[in-house]
Amino acid sequence: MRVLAAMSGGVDSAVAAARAAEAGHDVTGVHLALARNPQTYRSGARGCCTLEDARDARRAADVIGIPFYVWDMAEQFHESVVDDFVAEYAAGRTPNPCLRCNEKIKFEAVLDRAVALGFDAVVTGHHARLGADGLLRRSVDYGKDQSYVLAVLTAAQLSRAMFPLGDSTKALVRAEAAERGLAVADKPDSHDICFIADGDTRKFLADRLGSQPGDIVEATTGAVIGQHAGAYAYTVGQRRGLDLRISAPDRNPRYVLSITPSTNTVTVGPSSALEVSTVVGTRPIWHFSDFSVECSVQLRAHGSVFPASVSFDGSSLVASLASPARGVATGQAMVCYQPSPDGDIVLGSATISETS
Ligand SMILES: Nc1ncnc2c1ncn2[C@@H]1O[C@H](COP(=O)(O)OP(=O)(O)OP(=O)(O)O)[C@@H](O)[C@H]1O
Repeated sequence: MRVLAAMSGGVDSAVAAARAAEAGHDVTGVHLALARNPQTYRSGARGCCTLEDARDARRAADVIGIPFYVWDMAEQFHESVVDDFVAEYAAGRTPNPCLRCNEKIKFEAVLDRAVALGFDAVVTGHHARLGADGLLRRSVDYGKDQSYVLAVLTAAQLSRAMFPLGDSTKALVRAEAAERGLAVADKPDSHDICFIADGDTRKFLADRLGSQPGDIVEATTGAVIGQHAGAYAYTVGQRRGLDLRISAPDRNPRYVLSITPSTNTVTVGPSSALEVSTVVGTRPIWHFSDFSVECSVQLRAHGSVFPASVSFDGSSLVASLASPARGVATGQAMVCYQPSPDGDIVLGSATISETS
């Protein structure tokens, strides 16, 4: 097959490209330039999209012996991922930009261009598996599993994806990179959000949305117990960073229960008030023949899973949790997994729109 390997400059995608080439595929490497100004992205040690990362990707392609290109996707990335990220926070939700990037950039903009150029598939270094049935599964390395951020992909997108690392642990991938003479073998993993240079999400949002002072309100009494500089800076379940004027002896911890952009209010309350038993999601993807199933749901990246009864009605997914979950934020993905010995299977996903 002719395949396009998306090479970030990190160790995972370098080994993924090398494995695809070794498996006999005709591989071309592509690094995506995603920054309008690469200097503003995280520096080479931690990020994915700096000039050093492009250089690291090129060196890896040279060692593997495959052609290599840089594609400038900065405008699409900003429109589909960064602007969406800001708009979602402004609407009181908590987005996951990696998920959005997989959906709109890697497996839409990049895949579409690749197919137009005659490629059969896009290879990435994601830690996830694709079964012979075409369904997405968790990686063998549960701690590194990235099926959650890939669960938004449709069957058509998955049919043109290759994830060569899903059967390997991260430790094995690093050892293999060293054996293959890839200089990125010891390069640290990327963390956080690649387009927020200093990791300060609140400041990033404030620079774009400005100061919007408003009230922090106690859920039970309706009393104003604090002020904020922008409701967009908060997430359901958050405890830290709340500037509350509460007098002793009432020092019980308060958590963000909801964010209401129309009144610019942040509502807080005790942790028990964060418990939800029903989660509704829109923009569903559903890969299963049954529209009603007992499965496990994951409600945030790296979060716990909850046994649930999930039903799909064509336009939304509704999960009734067997035991309550806390701090479930709208805008995050609800991903449904069916336990399986060769990696839990992704049955479907949706964007969380309501909880109760
Ligand atoms: N700027 C980029 N250009 C090309 N491909 C990219 C880029 N950023 C990410 N990818 C692809 O998406 C995959 C997952 O990205 P993620 O940021 O989660 O990296 P990762 O798991 O740390 O992998 P790596 O070690 O390859 O950076 C990468 O393995 C790579 O295939």
